[in-house]
Amino acid sequence: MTTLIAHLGPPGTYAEQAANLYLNWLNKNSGLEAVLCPYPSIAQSLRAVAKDQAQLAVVPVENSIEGSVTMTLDTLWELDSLHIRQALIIPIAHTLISCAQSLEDVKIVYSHPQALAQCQRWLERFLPHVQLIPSNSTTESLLLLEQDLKVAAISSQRAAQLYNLPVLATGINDYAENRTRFLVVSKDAICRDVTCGDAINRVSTAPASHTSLAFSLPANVPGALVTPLQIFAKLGINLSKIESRPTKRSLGEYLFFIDAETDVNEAQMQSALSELRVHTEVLKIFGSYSVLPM
Ligand SMILES: O=C(O)C(=O)C[C@]1(C(=O)O)C=C[C@@H](O)C=C1
Repeated sequence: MTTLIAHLGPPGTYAEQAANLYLNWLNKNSGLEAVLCPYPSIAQSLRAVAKDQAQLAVVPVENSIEGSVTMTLDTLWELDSLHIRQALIIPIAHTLISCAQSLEDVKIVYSHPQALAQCQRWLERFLPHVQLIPSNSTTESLLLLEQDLKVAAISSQRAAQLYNLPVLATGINDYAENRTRFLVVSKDAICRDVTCGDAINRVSTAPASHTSLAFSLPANVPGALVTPLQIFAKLGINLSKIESRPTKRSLGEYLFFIDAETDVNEAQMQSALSELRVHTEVLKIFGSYSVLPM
């Protein structure tokens, strides 16, 4: 059976680029043939895996300029059945794509909210009066450009080539060092034992360097967050990320997403999880994974 890899589309997105890198890695390391499947949103690409329409999804989770991709965090929490099996980091270099003759002719700029935010200072400086319109992905609006010369989109140089569209400006992200971390997600956890079942779960990887988890708290009282955090400190487990998201149940109530720099099977992490269960309301462990060297 061919492995289907869901990602944010239409073709040309950064998510497709990351999915393609993973596809090549998978093929080289396990011989598996995989095919990319674009979906209209990040949430839909994750749901495709939960509904068995695809075996894997590659989704953005964090950017070095703009921080967390909240749709990914919210959907991982909502869908109980998904496991993170790998992470990969790619450089992001935005370009302004348009059929306009010059920047002065551009009146509207479309892009994914993350890309708009990563270029906000450049936009303020060079296009202070344009209307900024968020879209589901950096490539969603590219087909509009030929019909409307006032419109531009922020996307990659690769997307401009793919759609055969002119580039008005390059390197427009506010910080040159712009990178996004993507997660590879599946329904089954990766198996590090060579004897285990399915080929897709048997891919050889380095030992896991990170574990991602999230929890809600039993009560909104002083010290409710300090206690779970102290568990990691006490056991000498370094945290590389903490992010809060609304529970969506009531104003001011939050979920906490944590990345710990250890494998879930390490004895210290197992102790941390047993203690965490006592001090959290709902605890979800999304998986242990390594970061693919790119
Ligand atoms: O719209 C795209 O091209 C995407 O792949 C999404 C996305 C994101 O959500 O962060 C991916 C990488 C960049 O940071 C900008 C946009």
